[in-house]
Amino acid sequence: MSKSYVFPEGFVWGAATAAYQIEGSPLADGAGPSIWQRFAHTPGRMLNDDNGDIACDHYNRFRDDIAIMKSLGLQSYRFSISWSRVLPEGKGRVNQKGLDFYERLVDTLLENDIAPVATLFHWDLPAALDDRGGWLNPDVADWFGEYSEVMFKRLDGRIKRWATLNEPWVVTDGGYLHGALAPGHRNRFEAPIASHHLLRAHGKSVQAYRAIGQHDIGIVVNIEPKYAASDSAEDQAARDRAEAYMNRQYLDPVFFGKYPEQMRDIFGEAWPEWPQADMDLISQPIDFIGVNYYTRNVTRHDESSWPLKASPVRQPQHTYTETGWEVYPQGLTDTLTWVKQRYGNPQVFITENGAAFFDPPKAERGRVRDPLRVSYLRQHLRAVHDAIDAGCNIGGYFVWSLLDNLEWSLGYSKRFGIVHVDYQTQTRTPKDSARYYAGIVASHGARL
Ligand SMILES: OC[C@@H]1[C@@H](O)[C@H](O)[C@@H](O)c2nc(CNc3ccccc3)cn21
Repeated sequence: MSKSYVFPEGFVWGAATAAYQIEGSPLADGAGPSIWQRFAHTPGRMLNDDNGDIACDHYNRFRDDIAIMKSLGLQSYRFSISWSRVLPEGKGRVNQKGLDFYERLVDTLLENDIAPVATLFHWDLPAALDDRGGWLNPDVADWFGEYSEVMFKRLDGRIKRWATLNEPWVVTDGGYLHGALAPGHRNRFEAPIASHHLLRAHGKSVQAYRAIGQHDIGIVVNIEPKYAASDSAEDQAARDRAEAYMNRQYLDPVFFGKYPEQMRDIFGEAWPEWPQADMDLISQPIDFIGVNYYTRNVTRHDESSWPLKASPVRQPQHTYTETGWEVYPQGLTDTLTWVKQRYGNPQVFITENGAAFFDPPKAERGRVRDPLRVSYLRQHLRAVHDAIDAGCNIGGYFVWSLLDNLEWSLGYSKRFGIVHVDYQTQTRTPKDSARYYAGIVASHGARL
């Protein structure tokens, strides 16, 4: 007898995007530049010299995109707010036209019975704040608290679920340690400072919300479960370091008020000691966590790897995506049960899950066949259901992404959308995976 995959009553089905990846018009209506607008216009930083000047033109086409969400039966939509649209200098003067855009977006979602879920920071720090040190300046926590307060006062109530940060690990590892992402630094001493200030900023935002907000606030983290490549002590230790570095570096401070003990092994003299008051600010209670899951990592000790001394081992028996990520749905179940066991079964939303497989630049007779993505979604949604059967407190699922969009420094070369975007004409075409996902939503999982 095969199992039923009907999801619990109230489980929310959605899709996710991020401002710089879809909106375009980054400087319209008084908006200030972000570090991603600046990074994307820095020669050599972006594949094919792509940038977010147009992207999916969502800034102008959001009503059409909401109509597509409605046609798919989505109940919720996770998007991010461009900080520098609202505060062009990152602090101080509010740009009402920037706020007005997000108010129009939210009100149109609500008119279509789609619940908005807003991420306050999805990597696009105002350039004016980066000029003042950005995530390296301890004042950034107060700047983020000020921005958060502006948004809460204007939209809380219509937005009932807020996420402070999207993936602080990627911001730090990509933007300050390895330099592949904005602001493109490569500095072992900066990375832990940026991480800590990101978490303090999260804390200031939660503090502001508790004073004026009436609903839920949380944080979104990327989790990639780590599996030792062998039973050797050095591979096990490498796995432990990798898990501490990516998966615990942010959740342990938020839930326990302390960093993993491996952090000093990893960063050595570059790992500072922080005051308890900071850890108290970081670890105030939140209402949910967002987990972004894409793949797992089979980890071996690698003396040459910096600074982790750990490297992935490829798994040729499994499919890999266009971004080089192993398709491993069991890793999502393992991730969700790990969060349950380690952090006391908090409410979790899968705030991103999806894959880039090759899709053509143009639809063929109004159709885009993406069987690998259909299979990916089926396998991972079943994995979510298995975690719910194991007692995990999962509130909903947001597929990444609603639309093909700007994949950061990889430009438009990678397509994650369940809806195809023809970047020459801005024509949207729901892929086969969108129709599949719509059927899952309509049947609440029964058709899985
Ligand atoms: O790469 C796909 C998406 C990206 O478009 C989203 O903006 C971002 O939130 C996102 N996070 C991950 C997973 N984390 C990650 C791990 C290593 C490198 C880059 C991202 C994937 N994605």
